[in-house]
Amino acid sequence: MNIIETKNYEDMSEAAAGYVWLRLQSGMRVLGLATGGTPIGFYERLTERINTHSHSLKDLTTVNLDEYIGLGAAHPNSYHVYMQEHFFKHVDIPPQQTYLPDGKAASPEKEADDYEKLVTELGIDLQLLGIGANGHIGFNEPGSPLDGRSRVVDLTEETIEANARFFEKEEQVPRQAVTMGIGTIMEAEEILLLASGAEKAEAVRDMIEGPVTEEVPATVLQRHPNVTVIADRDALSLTQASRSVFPGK
Ligand SMILES: O=P(O)(O)OC[C@H]1O[C@](O)(CO)[C@@H](O)[C@@H]1O
Repeated sequence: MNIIETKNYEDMSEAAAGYVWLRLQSGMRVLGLATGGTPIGFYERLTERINTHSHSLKDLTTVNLDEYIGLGAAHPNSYHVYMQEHFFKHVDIPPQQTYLPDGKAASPEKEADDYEKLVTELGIDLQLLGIGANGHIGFNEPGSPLDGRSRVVDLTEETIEANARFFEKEEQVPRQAVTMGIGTIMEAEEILLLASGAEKAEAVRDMIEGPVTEEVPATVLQRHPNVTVIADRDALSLTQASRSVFPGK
């Protein structure tokens, strides 16, 4: 694993934007995207670069990791709306080339199977990931099969509580999601994982240095040949492994 430490969240966002910007300039075809609090600064910085350079993304295809079951594409807490607000509305990717699972599909199981086929057919060049405090990636909670495919999953209480900050009330947080599986994620050519804050320090340490186990899904990334972790000092505070340091501003 290639580990890059940054001073803080702002530098993490800047370093990650620079990283993806290089890939976009060299004509990356399929970009896998993530949601959550962590990548918001990254999307902002990346958008700035794209627009400063008037760089067209009309040939780019994006696939998101997951979507809540029960939230339609127009629901303010859906990942569809998150992606519109933080990225898609600021760039020129044709909407028909931006994919997320449909949280309102009549059969979520069929939706997950169809999404799996889509992702496998497209093939992801670079997959962006965040990490849950319990080590989840996408919505693959502890106990998820390390070779699992896209499917319907139940969220843990911990994740429901963590994501309640985006909703008015915790009861409004959906209890299920469609997520790419860990096996699906592992087929991406390259993975870029972002982490910020002391609450992620144990998960980040386990991901980098712990034994590979379903109990901490992100540990499977040790088996991927091309993973870069960009994390701030707080998130790396319990990790011993050598890393390079992002100079920042
Ligand atoms: O970036 P956050 O908000 O801490 O979330 C971490 C992870 O949890 C999720 O939001 C799912 O709960 C992922 O999408 C994200 O990568």
